[in-house]
Order: sequence, then structure tokens, then C-alpha cells
Amino acid sequence: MRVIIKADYDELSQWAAEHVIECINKTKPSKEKPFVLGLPTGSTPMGMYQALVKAFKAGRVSFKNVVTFNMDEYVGLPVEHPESYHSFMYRNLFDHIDCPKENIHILNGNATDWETECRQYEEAIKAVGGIDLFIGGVGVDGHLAFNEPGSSLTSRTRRMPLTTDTRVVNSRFFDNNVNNVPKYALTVGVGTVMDAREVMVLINGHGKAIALKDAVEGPVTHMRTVSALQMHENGIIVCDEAATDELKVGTYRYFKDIERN
Ligand SMILES: N[C@@H]1[C@@H](O)[C@H](O)[C@@H](COP(=O)(O)O)O[C@@H]1O
Repeated sequence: MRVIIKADYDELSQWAAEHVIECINKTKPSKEKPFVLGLPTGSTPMGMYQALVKAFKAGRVSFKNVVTFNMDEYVGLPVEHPESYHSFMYRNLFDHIDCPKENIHILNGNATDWETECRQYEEAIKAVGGIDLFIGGVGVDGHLAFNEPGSSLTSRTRRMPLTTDTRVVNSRFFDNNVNNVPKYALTVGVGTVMDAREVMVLINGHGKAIALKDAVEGPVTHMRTVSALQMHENGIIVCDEAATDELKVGTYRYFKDIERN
């Protein structure tokens, strides 16, 4: 696993965006062989999305032949609700780039038959040949997508109940009222993310310091689903200095040393 430690959130966002641009441009995607990107929501990736929009406007990258799959969506929230992950993605990325609407996949949190919805999502990922680069953030409790503690590390796309902890943390987007936060979400599984050819997880801020420590130094455990990244052939964590507060000095120095270029 690579651990890239950047000075602050802006540098982290810039590094992540440059990595995405490089991956897309390197493969020279076409309509027949698109680049397949897994995408997260949350406050963490917003800086990266801004940098990607800027790069698109500067003509440095095109999303015409990029197919996207989002990680998750709340259950029962109308698509047009400002906090639905559909709204989030269009507001922060899709409205500003050239990714064709038919290339964009986001789970339908209002599907009455959620089992079929989740199965078809997995099938759609397979049908395009799998995900080239899956990008994720992490919850304070080390969850990846909405794979809360205790999720199987081989889990697939499914409906998950959200923990009280997660609902309290996310209540900041719902008038600080935990009762307004949906109780369930549809989410890709840990296994779905780990099937991607490369996985890049962004972790910033002191509030995520324990999640970063668990991801890098902790055991691989279903209680911290981000730790599954340790088993991935091509896993990258991009973090800022503030998030390293709980790492051992030796761990910090080690990754600073091998990533010094
Ligand atoms: N399902 C999302 C995760 O994908 C995200 O990583 C996490 C952290 O969000 P933030 O980046 O706002 O801290 O929030 C939610 O739980």
C-alpha cells in the first residue's frame, strides 16, 4: 500500500486529481474501451472534484469516454433532495464536465426492489469490464462507502442500516437533526471496491487520525472496513499532515521517506 502524505487538504486534493487525470489520459479511453471510475461523496472529495473540473475546463482531461459508478446512496431520500448523493454528484462534478449522462451510474435509493437494484449494479460493473480506479473517503469509524463496522470484507452491493454514529456525524448535512438522516443506504460492498484494479482512499483532518491509523497500522478487520485496502495489490491512501496525528513516528517517517519524490 502506498501512503502519500501531503501538507494540507489543498495539496491532497490536487495530488488526487492529478492522479485521476494521469490514469484517464494514460489509458487513452475510447467509446469501445472506456475508463471506469468509482466515485465517492462526502466533504473529503470536494477539493479533488474542484481540481478535476478546473483541469477539464483547461482542456487537460475529458470524461467523454469515462464510465462512473458511485459508491452509495441514501434510501428513501428524493433524488432532488439537496443532500441526496445524486444531487451532490451533479452539483460538484457532473454538471461541470463532459461525462455523458448514460455513462453515469448511481444507485437508486428509492428502488422498491432494492435487491434487484443492487444485483443489477454489480452486473453493470461487470458488463463494462470492472472498475479501473475506485476512489473512496472514510468514515470516522473507518468505514468505506457505507460498509459500517462488522461488514464482511467480501460484501457486495446491498442495503445497509446506518449506525447511530454515522447518522450523528452526517446530521450536519440535515439541519443538525439526526432524525432527518436516512436510516438506510444502498452501498457497494467492500468486495466490490476491492475488485477494482486500483483503489485510492482520501483521508484528511485530525478527526480522521484514528481512521488513518487503523487503515495503515491496524489489523485487517471487518470492524474497520477500510483496512481491507491492506490486501489490495494497488492501494493508495492520500492523506494530509493533520490526519497523521495518531501514526507512529516510525510509520510516518517511513512513508515520507519512500514517497519523497
Ligand atoms: N458514505 C459516505 C462515505 O463514502 C464517506 O467517506 C464518509 C465520510 O464523509 P466525509 O468525507 O464528509 O468525512 O461519509 C459517508 O459515510
